[in-house]
Amino acid sequence: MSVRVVARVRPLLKSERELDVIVRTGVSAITAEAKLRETENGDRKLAALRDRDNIVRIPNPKNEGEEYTFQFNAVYDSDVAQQELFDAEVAPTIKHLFNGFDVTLFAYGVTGTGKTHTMRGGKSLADRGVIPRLLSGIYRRSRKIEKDTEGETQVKVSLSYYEIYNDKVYDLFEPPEKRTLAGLPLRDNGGKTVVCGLTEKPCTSLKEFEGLYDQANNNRSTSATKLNAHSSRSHAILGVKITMISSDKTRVSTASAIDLAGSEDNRRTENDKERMVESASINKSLFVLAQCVEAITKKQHRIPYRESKMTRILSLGQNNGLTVMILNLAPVRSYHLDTISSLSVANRTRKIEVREIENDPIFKGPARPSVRPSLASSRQPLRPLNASVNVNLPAPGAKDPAKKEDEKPPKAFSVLNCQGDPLSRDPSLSADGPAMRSLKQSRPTLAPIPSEPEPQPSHADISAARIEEMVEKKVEEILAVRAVSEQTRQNQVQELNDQLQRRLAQLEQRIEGTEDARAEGLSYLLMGKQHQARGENSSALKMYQLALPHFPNNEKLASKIATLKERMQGKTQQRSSITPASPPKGRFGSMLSLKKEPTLTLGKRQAEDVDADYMGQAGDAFSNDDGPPNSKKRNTQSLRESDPELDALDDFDPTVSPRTLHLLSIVNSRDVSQIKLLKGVGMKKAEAIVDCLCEMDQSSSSSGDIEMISDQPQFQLSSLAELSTLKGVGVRTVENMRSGVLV
Ligand SMILES: Nc1ncnc2c1ncn2[C@@H]1O[C@H](COP(=O)(O)OP(=O)(O)OP(=O)(O)O)[C@@H](O)[C@H]1O
Repeated sequence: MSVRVVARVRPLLKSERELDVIVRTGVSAITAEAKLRETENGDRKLAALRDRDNIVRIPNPKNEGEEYTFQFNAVYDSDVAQQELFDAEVAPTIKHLFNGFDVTLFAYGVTGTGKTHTMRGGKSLADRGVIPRLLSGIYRRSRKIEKDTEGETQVKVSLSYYEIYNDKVYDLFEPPEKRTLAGLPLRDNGGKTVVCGLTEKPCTSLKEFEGLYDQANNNRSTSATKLNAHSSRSHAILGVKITMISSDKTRVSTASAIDLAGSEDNRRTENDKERMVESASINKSLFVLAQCVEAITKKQHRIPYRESKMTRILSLGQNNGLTVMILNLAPVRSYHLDTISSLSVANRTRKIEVREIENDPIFKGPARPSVRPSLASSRQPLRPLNASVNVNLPAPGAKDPAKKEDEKPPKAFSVLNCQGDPLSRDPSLSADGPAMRSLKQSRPTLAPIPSEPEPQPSHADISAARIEEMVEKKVEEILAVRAVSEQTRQNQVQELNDQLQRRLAQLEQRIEGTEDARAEGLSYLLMGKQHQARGENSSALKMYQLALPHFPNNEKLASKIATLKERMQGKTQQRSSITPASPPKGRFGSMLSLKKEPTLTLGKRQAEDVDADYMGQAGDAFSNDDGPPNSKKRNTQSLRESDPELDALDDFDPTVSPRTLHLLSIVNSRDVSQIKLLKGVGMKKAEAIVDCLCEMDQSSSSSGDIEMISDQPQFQLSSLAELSTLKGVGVRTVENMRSGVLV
């Protein structure tokens, strides 16, 4: 049976005009024809039934001349009273309820179209909605049953009432202050979605119901919106559980009456932030409902029930019993697009099949086999247990003498008692249906059953205490094995950890040792280089020799040492054969000799080329003119890469840029006021530089190989390398000075 969908058009509100009415109701041509026929045949009863409208007409919003027509099971125009709607749509479901079927009634529609009015209604008798009338009908029928059975059957009614607000479930029988942020959880129970922790209130009379219902409705989330002064901000679900207890059985069925929140077009609502959040949640759940409806009607594999709590609870198409959807419509143009959208969803919902299965009665005393044919036919096909053979079955032809003729053989199949399987309702799958017949034909025959089943050990003589003792023993054994293996595992882990720690320490030592040795070697190299730059060849040689053990296979270092040795030997020979020994040079004498001996520059350049090959290793050391050689704070490697001109610091490249020339001219001016303005140079450093230069002037005045400026002998720095060797000046300082020079 498909979902019954009826439409109800609400009357115009005070603020609405007759002029704007666009929704019309009517009777379809086929129905009108049938009515005519029945009237002619004198079948008045049937003809009266045809009186009811069943179509809704609405103009195409893009072309007013065109009309859309939607047909439903019934359509109720604005003049239809609450009583009439109830009598026609809800009252007939009550008897099904008492026959064990679940009933779901839900009102669907845009905000302000009359859902709450239809479900709950007003206070006056005439205005009472579907829900109080349903309860009234239930109590009336309960009393009738109790009276007819002379008290043998008792009917108990209990209520649950909850709302889904912002996709969270709240018990409406609980005051709002008792709510938790997360709301109540949902659980799947035998194919039905149930709300955990929900209050179930026994309710014995209509009066009691009214008290409970009114009180609970005060807890419901409602607010005034632009489209409805009392807009429901939640979906409200009232569950009416009916338990019929007779001498031999108990039957439970539930009527669910759902007042859905209405979809909202927020361009029209002008909702504030809080209302918008609610609205988004309402619209989302209704959108999911529309998606579910579409997926079901298109027979899609996946129905997105679980994407919203409302759809999960409503379980449209999955719930058994009877389902009635009341589509509420506003008649006016301002709802035009929303109305068409609602009509489309409702139209699709009509096509949803609902299984009309009553709930299983609970029998008192020993369990009885199911006798209802409807249930038997709703079972899923049997599935073999692990594709194995039924060892309990006798071999074909062989009869167990101990068993009676009519006794059913025990099942060796797992039976999925899933009433939700649509296949099971397919008549073609009935025992003698065509599908079953073909299945029987195509099904592979079961493997032959052993005629003599393996003898099973008899346990009849084992006492409960003995079994307990055996179980305890077994558990202890297992635990002991586990404890031992756990201990072994822990030992292994510990051993592994120790090994790893040892290995790590060794590695660290090795790395540290290598680093230290490398740093030491590099510092010797650096010192050698500095000595060489100052012309202190013997010191430079000594340093290079000290560096050699740290770079034992470096040919360039070896050749550098050899070159220096040669040079020194040559000098000694020169000194001893040509010139008398000159007085030892001051600290900066070497600088002058650099300028004086172009041949040496070549030799030096060769030596510096050797250094260039260390750069990969010694980059750090060479960068640390102002700090400890192995300090890793600085990285002149990058400086060198970023500024090739600074390479001249090492290479003593005579080619200098205008910037360098300018810098050198400032320093060579010995003007403290100018030098202190250089970047990274303060007053103290400027004075130190000038002092150093003056010292050099004095110590080298005797050599006669210095420029005469203003009749004063002055040593002139000609490269950044020379500048970097001055006391208190390093590569970094030079680079700083140079970067601040604007040319
Ligand atoms: N059949 C009807 N007869 C008289 N008045 C009606 C009818 N249907 C709706 N109304 C009135 O229309 C207004 C909106 O109805 P109602 O609050 O029931 O809408 P709703 O669809 O529940 O809205 P929401 O989704 O915002 O809660 C109310 O003032 C209600 O009294």
